[in-house]
Amino acid sequence: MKKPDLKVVLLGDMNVGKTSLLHRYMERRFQDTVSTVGGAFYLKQWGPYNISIWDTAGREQFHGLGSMYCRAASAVILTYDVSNMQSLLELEDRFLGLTDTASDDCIFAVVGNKIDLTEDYNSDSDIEGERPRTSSKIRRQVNLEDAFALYKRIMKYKMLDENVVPAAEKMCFETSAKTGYNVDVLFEGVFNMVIPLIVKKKASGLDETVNLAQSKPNKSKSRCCK
Ligand SMILES: Nc1nc2c(ncn2[C@@H]2O[C@H](COP(=O)(O)OP(=O)(O)OP(=O)(O)O)[C@@H](O)[C@H]2O)c(=O)[nH]1
Ligand SMILES: [Mg+2]
Repeated sequence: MKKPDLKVVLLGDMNVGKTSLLHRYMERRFQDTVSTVGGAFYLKQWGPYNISIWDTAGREQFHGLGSMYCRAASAVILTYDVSNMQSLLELEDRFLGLTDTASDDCIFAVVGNKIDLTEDYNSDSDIEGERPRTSSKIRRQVNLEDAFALYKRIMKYKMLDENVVPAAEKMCFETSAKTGYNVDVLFEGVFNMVIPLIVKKKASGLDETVNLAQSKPNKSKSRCCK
C-alpha cells in the first residue's frame, strides 16, 4: 500500500456523527451506522497527495487507542453534536489530551454536527434536496461562539500563538452529515490547509507520516473495522 502523505483524524464522543461525516464525504450519502469499534481509515487522493482519514471510536472503552490514532497526524477534526453540550465539553476533558502525539504543526478543526436538527437550520441549504421529514426542530445547545472559545483554549493548551494560527472563525464549522451541509467545505478546507505543511516537510526531509502497515491497532486490544 502506498504510504499516505498526510493523516487526518476524527475524534469526538460516541454518537456525534464522525462515521456519518466520513460516509457523506467519501461515499456521498447518509447511511445507517453502527457504533465504531476501534477505528477505521479511508484513503483519499487529493491532487498529487494521498490522505489517510481516520475514523475513531467515541466509546469510552476504546479511549486508550486514541493517542495511537493521532500519532503524527497533520490535522485533527474534533467533532461534537450541536444538540448536546456535553459532547463539546468532552472534547476538552477527554479527547484533547489524546492529540499530544500529533505532529507539532498539527492543525485543529472544531466541528458541530447535526445542525439539521436545530430550529435555525435553513433546509434551503440542503445539497441533495434531502429535506427533513418532520418540522420538529430542537433548540441547539451549543452556539458557534462556544466552539470559537474552545478553539482558543485548544491553542492555549498547545501553547500556540493566537496571532500565528488560523483564526477560530476559519477552523470552526457546523455541518450536517444527514443533508451534506458544509461537509465538503470542512474536509476540503482542512486538506488545503495541511498540504503546504506537507510540502514544507518533504522539502526539509522531515516527513514523519506514519506507515499505515505499522500503525494498525494491536490486535490483542482491538480490531480495525468499519
Ligand atoms: N439528524 C442527524 N443525525 C445524524 C447526523 N450525523 C449522524 N447522525 C446520526 O447519529 C447517530 C450516530 O452517528 P455515527 O456517525 O455512528 O456517530 P459516531 O460519532 O461515529 O459514533 P461512534 O462510532 O460510537 O463514536 C446515527 O444514528 C446517525 O444516523 C446528522 O448530521 N444529522
Ligand atoms: Mg463511528
